[in-house]
Amino acid sequence: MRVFITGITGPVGSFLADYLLTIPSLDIHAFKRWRSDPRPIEHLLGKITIHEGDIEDAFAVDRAIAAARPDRIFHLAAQSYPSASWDAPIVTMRANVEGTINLLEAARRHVPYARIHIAGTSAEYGPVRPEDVPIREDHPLRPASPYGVSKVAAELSGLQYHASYGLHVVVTRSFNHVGPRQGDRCSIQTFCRQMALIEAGRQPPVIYVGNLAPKRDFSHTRDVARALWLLLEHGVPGEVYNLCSGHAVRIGDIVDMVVAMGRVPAKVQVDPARLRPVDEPILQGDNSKLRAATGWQPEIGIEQIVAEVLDYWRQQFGI
Ligand SMILES: Nc1nc2c(ncn2[C@@H]2O[C@H](COP(=O)(O)OP(=O)(O)O[C@H]3O[C@H](CO)[C@@H](O)[C@H](O)[C@@H]3O)[C@@H](O)[C@H]2O)c(=O)[nH]1
Repeated sequence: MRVFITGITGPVGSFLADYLLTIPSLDIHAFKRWRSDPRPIEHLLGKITIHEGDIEDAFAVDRAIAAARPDRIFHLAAQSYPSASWDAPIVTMRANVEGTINLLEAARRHVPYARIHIAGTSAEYGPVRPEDVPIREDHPLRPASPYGVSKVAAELSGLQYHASYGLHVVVTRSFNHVGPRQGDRCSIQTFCRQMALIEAGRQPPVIYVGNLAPKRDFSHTRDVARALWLLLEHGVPGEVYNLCSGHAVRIGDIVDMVVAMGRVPAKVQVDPARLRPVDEPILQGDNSKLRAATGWQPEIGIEQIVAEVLDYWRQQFGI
């Protein structure tokens, strides 16, 4: 069976490939943006087939799908930073909406039998009332960021290709997915990177943070990879599934965890540049639909997530 992953260098892509490599007789192909940093996939070279291109380039996507002829497609490529989407709304729309349609069109043309996963996000829900958590899939979508809007359009495009052409499309609304090998734009990443820099003596002993009040639902990327595979095997086409741990943690508590795990003392200071125009106070998902469909359970808790990410950044700085 041939599998195709877009967004292979992104937060989840390389972990999904790692997981799929443990399943016998899968032939793994991946679509890599020609200018993306290859370091997250260095360990995969020679084990998977890489197709270079850009998800916004319909010809490149078409060519890659025609060459790989996959039976399973995991669409993870995106402009995935809510914070960046206010500064780059059009780029966000192009990558996330046009990119998804490029992929769906290529699949429709070359592999209409393929099972396709489309990655949506909890940011599609936007701000919810405390009494609405844990959020279920039937909760109204009121995204508060250009990123959230773009992912609603991507998700609906996938569902429309299912309705119009009968493609086997399954959508996840992915809550926060965290692990090593990611950049430093997301909360846990930047806190851990700064702590590692402080330990290395390369930053004064202050961790700069944004809004500490929100609560988020974090899953480890290894748990996420397993869920994605199970969902494409067992999920119902045309359906949407929350992909989350079911628990929410206050961002301020994460910062405290990082400080407590640090090898040297550090203070915490709010940097106004890190505050967003709008911030969802709580995004905590109900994962019962996913669990019922797949039997999946998250195995890695928040303490281990933070510890692994901190160790990852220590390794980056040689400590
Ligand atoms: N990035 C960042 N966030 C901070 C900081 N300080 C506080 N926060 C708060 O931490 C929360 C989580 O921010 P991120 O970790 O950046 O995640 P996100 O905005 O929820 O986006 C991530 O999760 C989405 C699913 O909820 C994903 O869809 C998206 O791609 C991304 O991975 C937000 O409320 C943010 O304001 C900081 O210094 N940096």
